[in-house]
Amino acid sequence: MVRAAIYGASGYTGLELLRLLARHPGVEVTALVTRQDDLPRLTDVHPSLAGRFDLPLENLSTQEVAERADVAFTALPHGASAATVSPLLEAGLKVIDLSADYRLKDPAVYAKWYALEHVDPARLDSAVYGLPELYRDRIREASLVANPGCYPTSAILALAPLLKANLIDPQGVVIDSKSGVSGAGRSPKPNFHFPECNESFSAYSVGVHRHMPEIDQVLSDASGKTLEVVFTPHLVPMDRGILSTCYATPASGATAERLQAALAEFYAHEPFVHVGDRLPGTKDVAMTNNCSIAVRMVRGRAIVVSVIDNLIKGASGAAVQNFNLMHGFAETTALI
Ligand SMILES: NC(=O)C1=CN([C@@H]2O[C@H](COP(=O)(O)OP(=O)(O)OC[C@H]3O[C@@H](n4cnc5c(N)ncnc54)[C@H](OP(=O)(O)O)[C@@H]3O)[C@@H](O)[C@H]2O)C=CC1
Ligand SMILES: CC(=O)N[C@@H](CCC(=O)OP(=O)(O)O)C(=O)O
Repeated sequence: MVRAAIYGASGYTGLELLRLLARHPGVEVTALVTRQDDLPRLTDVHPSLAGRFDLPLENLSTQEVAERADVAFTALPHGASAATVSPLLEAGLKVIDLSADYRLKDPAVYAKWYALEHVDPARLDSAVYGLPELYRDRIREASLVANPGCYPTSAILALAPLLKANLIDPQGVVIDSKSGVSGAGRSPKPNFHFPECNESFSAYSVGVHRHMPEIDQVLSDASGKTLEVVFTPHLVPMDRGILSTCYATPASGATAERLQAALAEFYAHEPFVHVGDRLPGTKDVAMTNNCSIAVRMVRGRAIVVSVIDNLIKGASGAAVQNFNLMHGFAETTALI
């Protein structure tokens, strides 16, 4: 049994992690860590977990966690995560970090987009970006996995195979993404208040969203050329799900069928990524670790549509997939 601690268990991705780990035959959740001293029991915070976990939320020191756990999932806001991850690694735990703190390789890029000096820049090089479809072998060997952002997961899965196969131009890629409100986490914020976002649909953080450099970094790695995407996120009044519509210029002579075939071939042995003719919707993948992708060609532009559940393939499902790889379990354990 691998003993697991969860930081941020009171949040949305924490809840999804617990739901998944409850079904995992090789994991025992031994610590639920909170920074608060007077939180109620877990099932008071997440009533849907009634009967599945009977653990308290505890404000534990690193030392106390290290005595109880072999691996930690850190489902904390960026900034807070790096400060937590570093001592955990020093205490000998493996860590799967759901925040953005270890995704970007360059601390100056992190400082620019997150308006924060990184507290643990020395580890950025060795942290492995946790997208198994691209970095599976490195994840197996990693002690620190940086779980991808939700929007980047949807965009990168749609575009990386086409860039690897030189079927689209790396320059001029546009990614138009829409997310359900759970993407913003559980802490109340004015724009996500029900009367503000219900029955409304809006773009936000245009040109300044933190996921733009993350997508640039991973797609540049896939393409072998430095590229810069234009990424625009939108908030949709639904609980969960992300749909990304990605526009790119196809290579000369590349048809929609050729692009679809390249994606289908790249993901032929992937348990969670499905390529088909049908344009997918977010309900097709809701509550699953799946990503569905379809391609169209319109007036000389390739359009690749991809959908995920932001809380599962975009966060906690990917974290469990990475956990499985790091600990030698079948990759689909607890996920199918
Ligand atoms: N929601 C999503 O779809 C996705 C989220 N992520 C990332 O995963 C991480 C967790 O997200 P999510 O679960 O949505 O967030 P939530 O806001 O729902 O939960 C985060 C938890 O972290 C703890 N926390 C909050 N602020 C601080 C702080 N300043 N210092 C330490 N701990 C804090 C809180 O627990 P407590 O009060 O008990 O300490 C809180 O419940 C974030 O980095 C997020 O960006 C990534 C992909 C998708
Ligand atoms: C709808 C919504 O607000 N979504 C979040 C994305 C959540 C996520 O993946 O955040 P991290 O990269 O910080 O882990 C946002 O746009 O900030």
